[in-house]
Amino acid sequence: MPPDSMLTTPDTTSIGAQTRQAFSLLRRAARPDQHHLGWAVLWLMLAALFEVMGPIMGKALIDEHLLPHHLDWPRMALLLAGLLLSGWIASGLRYLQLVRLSGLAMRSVMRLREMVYTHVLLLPMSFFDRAITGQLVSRVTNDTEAVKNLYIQVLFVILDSTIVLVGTIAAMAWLDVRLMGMVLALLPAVLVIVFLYQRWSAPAVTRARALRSDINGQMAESIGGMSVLQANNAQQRFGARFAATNQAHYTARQAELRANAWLLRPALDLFNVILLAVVIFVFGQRQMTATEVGVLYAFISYLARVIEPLIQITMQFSQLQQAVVASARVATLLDEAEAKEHTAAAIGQAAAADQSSSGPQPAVAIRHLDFAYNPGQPVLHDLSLEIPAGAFIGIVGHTGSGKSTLLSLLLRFYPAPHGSITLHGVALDDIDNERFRAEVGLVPQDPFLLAASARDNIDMGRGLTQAQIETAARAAHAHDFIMALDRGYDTELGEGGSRLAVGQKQLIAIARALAGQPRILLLDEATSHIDSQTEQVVQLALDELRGKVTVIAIAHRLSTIRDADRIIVLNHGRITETGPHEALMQIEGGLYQRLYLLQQLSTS
Ligand SMILES: Nc1ncnc2c1ncn2[C@@H]1O[C@H](COP(=O)(O)OP(=O)(O)OP(=O)(O)O)[C@@H](O)[C@H]1O
Repeated sequence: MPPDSMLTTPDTTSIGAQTRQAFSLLRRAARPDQHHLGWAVLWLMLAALFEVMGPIMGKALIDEHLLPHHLDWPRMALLLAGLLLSGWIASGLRYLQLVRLSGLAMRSVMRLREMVYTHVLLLPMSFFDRAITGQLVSRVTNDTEAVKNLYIQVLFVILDSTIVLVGTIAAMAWLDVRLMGMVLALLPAVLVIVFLYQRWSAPAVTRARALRSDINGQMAESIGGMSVLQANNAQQRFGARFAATNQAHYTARQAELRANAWLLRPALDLFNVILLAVVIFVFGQRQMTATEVGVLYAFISYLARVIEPLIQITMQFSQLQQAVVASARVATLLDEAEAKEHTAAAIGQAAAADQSSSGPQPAVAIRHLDFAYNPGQPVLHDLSLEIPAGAFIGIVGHTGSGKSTLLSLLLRFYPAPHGSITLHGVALDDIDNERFRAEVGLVPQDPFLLAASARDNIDMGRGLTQAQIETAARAAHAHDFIMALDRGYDTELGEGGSRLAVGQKQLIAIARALAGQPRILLLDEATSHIDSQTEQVVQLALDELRGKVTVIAIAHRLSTIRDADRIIVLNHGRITETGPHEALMQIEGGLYQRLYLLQQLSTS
């Protein structure tokens, strides 16, 4: 499966299935606003009625008053006012419905974005291994925006144009069925013209769209890598590359406009003239009576009202297609199975198990654990391990030996199909989400700070008190440097914590983990990117947790875990050595001894 196939609607999905998927999603998103749709149809029908009433009043004015010189002024004034006002009223009503449907579209997109975002938050980690961030963000922003177009442009324009078209054809039929039949027979030419236009302009439209996303991509890339870009003095080269893409985009847009100016409009105008000529010719063939003049006037007025909606409807089809594909992609993402739910019912079981368990339970017990990301490529083999509560455990091993994988399994990021993991005697799967997150804290290698204040970064939306936040910050030895910032805990840390040094970010991440008062603290190479002085601060913080919190620390820097109660050495997914530092150093030629001596050598 290609990496992005989770996110794109598979090609095998037929357009019919995609359309069904898209419209069922639209219905779901618009459900609370459904009544607006009904009202919009009613009001648009009324607007269409006003629209077709105008020429009928014009006809009455000509046929009943002007030609027979029957100058009934009050009635003539009424008809004239009706003729002028009907168009305005129709436009006014139509505008109000556009506002109504735009509101519906905005609210639906808002709901859809919320649905997609909250759904993405609940997806299992295995999904993100395959997902491409840019595409995922695009689902939440661009694709939902395309859905908005579906509502506003497609729904409104198609609805409005169809109602006007049907109303006008009905009025024409009422005036002269035969002539209406002739106009109707000629109308498919509009479809042919619009179809040809779309074929002609399609390459330019596609090119312009691709170049627009190139422009966005280049901007994002340059801003993201600004330090590398400036350090390499690449501003000019990047500027030139951007200018070229921008120029290509302009050219593509020009080509699109040329297709419109040279083909669509002239062809439609010509067709309009032909239609007009046909109508006048047919009338010319007849013995023109006074009443025919009014009908002729009404017919000529109606022609524009038939052609324009038809153009509008046809022009929406490519939009419709794009929007359907975008909506189907959103629907596919929403169909992704969420991570296994750990329900409240499980709390009962967990609590019961906790209480029924006799004697002190190990903080972590792993039995015969096997794991593979991809079938046939095992990463962990028959791992068994018991970690007593309050212990400080270090995990070391070569890169790719499975250390982070083991932490991911302890964090429930992936289900382990073989073997078992229990925390304080309760199977991992039986622990309710909230309790699990309170029980286990993580300090990742990359601290991941939000563009928010120091307080918010420690709190992470948990609603902790200032006292709790400060206690955690003190425990992580972060309090002093936070207080030294210009606004203390309220200091905004900038995007990704850009205002802090790497070591300080790591201390905030430790404070964040400790603020949840976890019974088990996992550290995934939390000291690899920090200086020795900050490492000592981290070590001090870990020492102070000894006996109170079970600490499991992966460390490339062996000095971090030198004082651990027990060090576990992983090699190709197997535990090959285990024991305290001194004991492992006694194993002649052992992996730990070699790793340690190698590091001593490189730091001396
Ligand atoms: N999400 C993933 N999907 C597929 N394979 C993965 C994934 N994450 C890790 N692996 C593979 O699993 C093996 C163990 O990786 P893991 O990250 O657990 O090793 P590690 O010991 O933590 O390495 P490092 O010290 O470099 O972080 C590696 O072969 C790696 O390529």
